[in-house]
Amino acid sequence: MQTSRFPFTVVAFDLDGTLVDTAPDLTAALNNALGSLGRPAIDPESVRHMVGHGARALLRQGLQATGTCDETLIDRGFPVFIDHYTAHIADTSRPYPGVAEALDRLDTLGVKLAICTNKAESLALRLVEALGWQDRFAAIVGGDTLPVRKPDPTPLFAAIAHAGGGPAAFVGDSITDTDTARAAALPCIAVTFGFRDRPAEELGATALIDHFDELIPALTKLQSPQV
Ligand SMILES: O=C(O)COP(=O)(O)O
Ligand SMILES: [Mg+2]
Repeated sequence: MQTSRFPFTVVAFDLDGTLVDTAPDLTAALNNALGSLGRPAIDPESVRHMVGHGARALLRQGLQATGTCDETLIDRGFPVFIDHYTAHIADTSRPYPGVAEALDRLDTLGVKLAICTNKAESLALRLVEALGWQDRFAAIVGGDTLPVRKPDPTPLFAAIAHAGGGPAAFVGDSITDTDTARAAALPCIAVTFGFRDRPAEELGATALIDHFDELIPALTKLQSPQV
């Protein structure tokens, strides 16, 4: 019976669009790279539909939205994107409302926290540090930490294992995250305010939340298979 006990020992989170609204800083870096290739800027709302598969995929979508796209163009734009984004990673990127309180509460419950993101590991670490979160997470797995990335379940399994293992749930914002959790046979809570390319109801999440205040009640209602 899981009446009063919290059902998870680890909760893993996606980063962009789930814990942190990174869209404006990602947009500035993307537009800087597009500008260097003679392309027009893209508005931040469009970029919100393009994030979730890593920086090269974001640049690919940006190029496709503004003209032709090939790997040579991506190769040229990629270092421009990374240099700008690295220098401005937390100019405006901030946690969503209620994130700090929810993470504090999970910590009080003895739950280990992990990040499983498709952002490059070095960028994820830099963002986490810029937000003063370096002590919050027991594990951070990026899109290049392992040979495979989300939606392959391996990075999620690794993040959970590095955080101590046990019953786990994943919290994300995009189809990449819900596909990852499904492949891992783990429950997935999707935030409705993040970055996605389809309605939240079509993500196939175990549960949806509109605010981080709803996270712990939603997790409490779930049951988890053993990892
Ligand atoms: O950088 C990306 O494209 C995605 O990052 P996320 O996995 O944290 O959403
Ligand atoms: Mg995301």
